[in-house]
Amino acid sequence: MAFSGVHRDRGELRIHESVEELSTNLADYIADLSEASVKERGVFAIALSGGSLIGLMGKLCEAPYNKTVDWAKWYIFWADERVVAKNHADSNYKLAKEGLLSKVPIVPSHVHSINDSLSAEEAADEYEFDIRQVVKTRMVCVSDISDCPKFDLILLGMGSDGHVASLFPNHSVLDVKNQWVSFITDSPKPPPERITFTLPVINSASNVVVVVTGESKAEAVHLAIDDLGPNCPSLPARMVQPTNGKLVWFLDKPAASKLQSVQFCE
Ligand SMILES: O=C(O)[C@H](O)[C@@H](O)[C@H](O)[C@H](O)COP(=O)(O)O
Repeated sequence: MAFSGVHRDRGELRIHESVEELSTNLADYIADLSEASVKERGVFAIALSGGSLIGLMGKLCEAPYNKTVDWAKWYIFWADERVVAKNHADSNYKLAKEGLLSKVPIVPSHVHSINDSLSAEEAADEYEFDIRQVVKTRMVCVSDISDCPKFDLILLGMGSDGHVASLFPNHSVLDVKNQWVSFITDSPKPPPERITFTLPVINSASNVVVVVTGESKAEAVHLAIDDLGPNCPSLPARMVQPTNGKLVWFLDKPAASKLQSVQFCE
């Protein structure tokens, strides 16, 4: 690894020599969290995002993880989803199904995807209702601090504008405090209609991992992590601050190339 350390207030930074190394370390990290959670609670509740993340999780489908991970204990959710049919090329469900879920023995009833026959608003409401039912069964814990679900792991990617999930810069969805799942119909990244976990839900998780690769994200990584004093922008990725959970950034060297707070190990 090129660098590994804990930032004063932006969580742990893991900077990798290559995307290949990142993928292996990400699979190790997720497998370890799964093992710890299954040992402690008997289940592992994980929320996925879309984009390059799923491809970067691909090593989980290979040996040894395909055999050693207790897949039957996994409960799958989405931190955000595009409001399109499940077989549409833009669907995050389709992406995860093809890239991960169909390759490992996940229990189909443990996969909590959105209802793709509804409007964005209805789909968000129904998804929140679904999560509330799961919380009642304790397959997802509830935070003792906020009135929010406490996912064992929320995995996020980040756009070059600093968005995470479908929380985009300067969007009113960033202010939603009293809902678990919200919706937008004007996403700057297509497609326009999406549902998304709100910031309070993301920040209530036990673990949040943000996975970012490539030089085009370097400026956003710098703005999301470095100490910028009063000039600090209100980037969605910077608002990811788990209250009682652990935040880890999985970066490759190009994505980390503008970080001021890091000296690479030679
Ligand atoms: O559905 C989505 O669009 C997302 O969940 C989104 O938040 C994504 O994770 C980032 O845009 C990063 O995507 P890339 O890694 O592909 O750049």
